[in-house]
Parts: sequence; C-alpha cells; structure tokens
Amino acid sequence: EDGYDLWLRYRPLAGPAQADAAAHARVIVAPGTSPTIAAAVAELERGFGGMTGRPLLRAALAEDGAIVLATPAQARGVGLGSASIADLGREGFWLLTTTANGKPVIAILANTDIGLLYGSFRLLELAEQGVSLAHLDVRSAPKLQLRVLDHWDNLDRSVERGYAGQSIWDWWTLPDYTGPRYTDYARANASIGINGAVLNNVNAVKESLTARYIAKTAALADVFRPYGIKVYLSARFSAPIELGGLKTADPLDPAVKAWWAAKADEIYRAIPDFGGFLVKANSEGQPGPQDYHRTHADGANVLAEAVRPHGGVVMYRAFVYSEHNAADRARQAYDDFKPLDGRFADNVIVQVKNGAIDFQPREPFHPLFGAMPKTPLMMEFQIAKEYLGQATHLAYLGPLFQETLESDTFAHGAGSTVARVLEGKVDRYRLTGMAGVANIGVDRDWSGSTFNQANWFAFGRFAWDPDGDAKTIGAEWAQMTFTPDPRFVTPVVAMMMASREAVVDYMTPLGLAHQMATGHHYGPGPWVSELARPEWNPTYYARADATGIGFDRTVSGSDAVGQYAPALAGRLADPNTTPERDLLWFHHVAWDRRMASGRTLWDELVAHYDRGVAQVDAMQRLWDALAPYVDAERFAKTRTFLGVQQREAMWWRDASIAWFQSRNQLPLPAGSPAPAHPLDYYRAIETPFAPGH
Ligand SMILES: CO[C@H]1[C@H](O)[C@@H](O)[C@H](O)O[C@@H]1C(=O)O
Repeated sequence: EDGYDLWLRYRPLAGPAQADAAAHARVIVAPGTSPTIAAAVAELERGFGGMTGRPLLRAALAEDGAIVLATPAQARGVGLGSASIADLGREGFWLLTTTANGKPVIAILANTDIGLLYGSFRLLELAEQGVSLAHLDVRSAPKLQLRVLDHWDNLDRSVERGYAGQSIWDWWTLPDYTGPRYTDYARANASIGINGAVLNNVNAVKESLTARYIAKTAALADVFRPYGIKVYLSARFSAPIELGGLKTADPLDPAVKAWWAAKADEIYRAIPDFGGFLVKANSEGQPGPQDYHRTHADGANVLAEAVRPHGGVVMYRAFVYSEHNAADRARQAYDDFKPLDGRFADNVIVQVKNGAIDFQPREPFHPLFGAMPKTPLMMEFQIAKEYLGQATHLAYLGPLFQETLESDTFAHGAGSTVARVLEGKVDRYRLTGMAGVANIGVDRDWSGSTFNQANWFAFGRFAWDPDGDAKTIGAEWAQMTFTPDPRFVTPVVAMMMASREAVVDYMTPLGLAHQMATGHHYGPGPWVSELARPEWNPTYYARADATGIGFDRTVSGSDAVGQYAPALAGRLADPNTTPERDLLWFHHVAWDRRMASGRTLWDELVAHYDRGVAQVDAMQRLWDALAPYVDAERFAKTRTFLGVQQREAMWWRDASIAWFQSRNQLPLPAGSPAPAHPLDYYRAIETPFAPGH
C-alpha cells in the first residue's frame, strides 16, 4: 500500500460494481498486433483481472461481455457497424456500450492505436471510479497537441526542485537496463494523455547532447514509444562551443547552424521520432542569443531549422531575465518577447510560465497570454510545488491550474480565456501545448506524498482539456487512488479544493508573492534583502514600509499593468476594481485602507494568516475522521505530513506577522494570537529548517 501504483491500483471492486465490471469484461477483441495494442491489451487484462478477480480472455470476434478495440477500418471485421469518428483526430477515442454480432459489448473506437490505448485507460479509470459500464458513451479528444512533462533532472540523478528523491532516470545503467519503472512511468502518463517528456533539466549541461547520452535517451524512447510518449532534450545554447569546438554559439553564424543541423541529424538517426528541444536561454546564468546581441527569435530559429527536416519542434522558454526593466521582474518576459511576435520559425512554440514571476502560490496570469497573436504559446505549470510546501504540505493544484486557465485575457474581447489562447482559438496557432514541471522521483510513492500524485494526475487532465474542472478531476483521482465510497470522496475532495487557498493564506495572502526564504523556497523569509539580484529578495516583492505594503505596478510604478489588454488593464489600474486576492500584486496600499470586509488592510492580512492556519487544523480533523477508509500506511503518512504542515503554517503566519509588525508597529486585531516568538527567532531559523536546497 505504499502508493507505487498511483491511480492505477485495480483493487477488487465492491459487490455490485464488481459484478457490473465482470459482466462487461469477459473477453477482449483486439484485431491489431502493434506494441501499442499489446500495451492496451495488457493493461485491460491487468486492470479488469484485478478489479473483477477473473481473467479477461482473448477472442477474435465479439461475444457477450466483450471489450472490442477497433479502428474504423477494423470495425466491420469484428462485428461492429461503421463508425464516424474522423472528428476525434489522431489521439481521441469513443467508448460505447453497444452490440456487435448481436452481443452486448463495450466498443473502444479510435483512429489510431494510440487512441485505442487512451480509450482503454479511460475505460479502466471509469471502472475504478465505480461508474457503471452499462451505458457508456464517452467521446474525448485532446484540445492541445503537446502535453509534456519537463523533468528538471540532472545527469548525477539530483533533481532541481525535486522533492521525491533522486531522478528516475538511471543514466548509469542506461542504455542496457530499462527496468519496469520506466514502463510504469509510461503507463501512468499514457493513462492521463501525456505524450511527451523532456528528460533533462532546463539548466542543461553539454553532456546530454553527446553520443553516449543520445544512446541512453534512445533506450528510454524505445520504452515510451508504444505509449505514445516522445522524448525531448533540453539543449544548452553554448553546446556548439563546448562540444563542437567552435569559437562562437552565435545563432546567425553559418558554422553554428551547421553544427546544430548535424547534431539533430545524429539524434534523429538514433531516435527517429525524437520530439525536439526545450531551451532556457539568457536566464539565471544560462547562455543564450543575447550573448551575441541576437534576439530570442534568432536563438529559437537556429534550433528549429535543425529539427525541422525531421518534424521536430522547439519549445523556447519565456522565463528570461533581462537588463531592461530591472525595476520590475514581472515586466521582463513580455518586454523581451512581445516585439518578436511573428519572428519565430513555424516549428517554434514559446513556453510561458502561468504567471510573470515564478510559480507562486497565486499569480495573476502571465501578460504574454493573448499578446502574441502570431506566435504559438504553450503553458508551463510547475507540478513540483517549489513554492507551495514541496513534499510535505498538502496543496491540490487543480484550483490553481483552473484559475489561470479560465482567466480572461480580453485579447479579442470578453471570453478570450487563457485556455482558449492555448487551444489556438483566440489566435490561430499551428502548434499548441502545455508543459508541467514534473514532481516525480524514485520515492516509493513517486511524488513525495500521496496527495502530490493528484497534481501529476490533474496536470494530465488539464493538458488534455484546459477547460476541465478541478473538483471533478480531484474526485476522479480520489476515487481511483482510495475508494469510490462517497463517504470518503466527498469530504476528501472538499479538503483538496480548499487546500491551495490555505497555502496562499498562510504564505502570501492578498497578492503578496515570493516571501519564501531564498535558496530553498520552503519556509518564510520576508526580511531577506541582501541578495545581489534585487529580484530574488522577498523585500523587493512586498515593499512593506511604515505606511503600507505591496508592489505598485500601475503607471505611478512599473506600469506592468499596461501589459494587459486595455479592458483588463483599466480595471487593474485602480485598487478599487482590482480583485482583493491580487491587490498587493498590483498596488502599494496603506495599512489602514478599508477592505470589502470593513477591516483595515492590516487586520485583513492578519485574518488571512489566521484563516490559513485554521484551515490546516480543519484538514487534520477531517483526515482523522477518514481513517476507516484508508489503508494504515497511506493514512499515517498523510496524517504525519498534515502535522508538519500545521506546525509550519503557524511558523509562516508568525514569522510573517512578526516581520510586518516590525515595519508598521501596528497592534494585532483583537482575538488574533501574537506570534509565538520574537522576530529574531524566525530570522535565525530561516535556513536550518530547509530540506534539500
Ligand atoms: C530550473 O531553474 C529554476 C529554478 O530552480 C527555480 O527556482 C525557478 O523557479 O525557476 C527556474 C526556471 O524555471 O528556469
């Protein structure tokens, strides 16, 4: 019960659900023989075998209780009529309870074997969720093309911002040994529609592009291929110098172009379906085109030309630092990329973090979304929770993903949501996608905690359908991971849905950001002010002084507000029409400002910290009451972690209040407990509490 199975547990179903599944899953009919079909059949056998306690048998023609997998060309041959599924594209599927040869069957129809695999997983998931299989009619196709995990995994198996143990890529034994963990990784990803994996850290080293590592990468590609997953590599921009012995990595230099083209040819000889490159350039010390006074478009295009003949793409990150606008970190990506709209090659997609700073517990959506009509943009979320308590704090990210995706950019009037931008419906995009920074490592439960698995799962679901619903997704995950029993699912989903807001409340309420101690980003460090780059200091973000708090991003400040579409910018320019949850992100506000509640800003801020702590208390009580529904091992781990979170929510609250009180000298509102220790205590423990980084 250590959680290794993730949501693919396939434990025996409860009475009626088991009978239902057994009646519909007696035999399996799969006319194809590809490795992908073999994977689908193996998964159905494993899944229904586990859930019904009876083996699923193979047959050539439909009979009672058959699961029939077929492409339109195969449908007649196995007794199904003709099916019209052209609209489902290359990866979609249709699950249908119907008849074939006059027998009741479940048909899985798709245009390709990968679609059939996705349909098989969805059928298994529905059965695990306790859904009746008697009247299925589910048509589903992904709305985004590239659904990718970004691994920040280093070649020594450390993982940057990884909290689940070492990297699962064992570069030492690759390419020879490709044990079952790689297949299980592929199964889990295919079950949620993920179709790409960038294997190495965006802070890339040259070695990843050497022949030795290409061979290791090819071995993983071979394991993943049947599951519809392509591999990608992060490319180090200066590799032509470091590996090629050239004097420059200037993207316009003919020798540099030739080097990248030859490198791409070499990779594609080993991996014919290699996905392409991910690039972090001119950011946090990484080399890039600006080193040669070239633009990011020049930088992206040299790599794009190299992979184009092979059908590859370049995912070029907009997480850049810039000497322009050092006064506001939040402005930099937009200022560098907006002028380049339309100048990227047609196989480049620019990858933009959900917000303009850095994966904070809450950020307004990134102003580039909706602002690049001629350049495909893809989303980058961080599943790893670097700034949301990492492995120990329970924070379900579904609401964070959904909040960003349903934000309205107003790019072409109301309804131009970030989701629709990504889907290429606001501006026509030739490429679409979503990346998630993975939270996966060799820990027995893969993700550092059971509930962190939900964030991997939710990422996959939102990448498949950016218009998805966090609560529905959370319920599906809980049903599969624990039990479909509503006495468990209803309360646990309520807990999950409130959990991320609790983190916002006790870490960075009302639009505050980046108050984490620097380096590890785990506990509070709102006082930190001495780092060389001002944009790494919490004091830079909160700007707390005797009179007020918050970052003025209006015209009187950095005017980052002006990067949004006018209809939205007009509202954000005025504190009275800015949502309170984003108030201090956009405005520097007096401590005694009246809030909607009638409280002053200071009292409101303290109320949020208190509320965050109270919410964690409530989560502890709720989990304790669910003991009867959860195995002892997973129950105890979550219980222990909630205890850690409870202690640390108070740490966050008290340290933050002690610091801000040292700025404003204001008394606490009546009824709010004083910090347990003086400010110096929190400053002293800033680092020792830090795990890992
Ligand atoms: C991979 O580097 C990371 C860095 O560890 C992290 O603290 C910051 O969030 O973002 C960087 C990035 O996204 O490139």
